[in-house]
Amino acid sequence: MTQTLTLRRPDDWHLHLRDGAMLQGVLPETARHFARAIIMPNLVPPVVTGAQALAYRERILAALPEGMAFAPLMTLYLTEDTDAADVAAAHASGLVKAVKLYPAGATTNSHGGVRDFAKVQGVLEKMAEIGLPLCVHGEVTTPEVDIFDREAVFIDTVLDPLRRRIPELRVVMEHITTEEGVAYARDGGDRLGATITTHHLIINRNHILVGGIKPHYYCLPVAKREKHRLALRAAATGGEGRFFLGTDSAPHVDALKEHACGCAGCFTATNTMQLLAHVFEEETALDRLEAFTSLNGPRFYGLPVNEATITLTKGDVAAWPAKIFTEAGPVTVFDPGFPVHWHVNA
Ligand SMILES: NC(=O)N[C@@H](CC(=O)O)C(=O)O
Ligand SMILES: [Zn+2]
Ligand SMILES: [Zn+2]
Repeated sequence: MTQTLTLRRPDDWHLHLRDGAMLQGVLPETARHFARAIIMPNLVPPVVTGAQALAYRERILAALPEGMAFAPLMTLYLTEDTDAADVAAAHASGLVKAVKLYPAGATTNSHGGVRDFAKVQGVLEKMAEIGLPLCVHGEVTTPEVDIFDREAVFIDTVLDPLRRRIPELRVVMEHITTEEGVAYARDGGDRLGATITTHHLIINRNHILVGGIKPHYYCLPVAKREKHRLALRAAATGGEGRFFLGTDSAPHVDALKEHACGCAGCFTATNTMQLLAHVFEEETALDRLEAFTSLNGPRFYGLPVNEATITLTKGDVAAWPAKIFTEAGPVTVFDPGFPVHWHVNA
């Protein structure tokens, strides 16, 4: 018997599209299935001002193939020099839907991020006043802190104090990877949301390291031990409104992934919906997939849900390209390592 599932069209609440040839190559992979996405601002140089976000939005729309509908939801990269008035104007015009906090040095292109939180207090207070969410890459960068502990330590030493200083601020914990992250998000009240990636529902740290190093499974925050993956699965599939999909699909060309100092990021834009259907079916939660991909995110961001739909069908083993060939170079599509039977009829 064929099983079909029709959902409101999903949105991706954390996406890297890059720029130039890479943008051109990867944008259709997202636009094929997703109506909207929160676009990460960690370009080189980063998207810091409203004017830069407007120009980037135009480049994204110009790269969109004819006949595809997709709305980029822009973000600004928070720096210690960010101008609160510029942020407020970019929000008031409807252009910008969130501001992104990268602790300096935490991840790809984050060196311009925040070191001294006192310097961004004014901007954060303005954001709280106007209801503009802060998306947070939640890892400390302290060299002494083990990479597997960096999220939990960030929550205790940075995020919680920040939220106590500015309780009105709306915050999204981006790409949570630990049971501590799940627990903190769960207890955080209505102003706190959390995104969960596709790949963190599928891999744990063994997948990266056992039997040879798998660079295409390396991302930040790095996948943790199995109990954390299980906590993320329970959160994503449990129907709680504060958890929603942010794929963190983060393309890097293969030459930079398969490298002595490989870049962090998994590219999941192509097969996220197929993989999520598989994961939700395993958790006997297919009836909650729509909440995770299409309802909870818009509710948190105060945006309407999509009217268009997407239909998934269960059948033969699904196939997708192993790589996307962009003009910037090939990009490997995330391989879950098991057969998937879900197909998307977009
Ligand atoms: N997630 C990643 O591993 N990489 C992201 C940055 C980020 O989201 O931290 C990237 O831009 O490549
Ligand atoms: Zn990040
Ligand atoms: Zn990211």
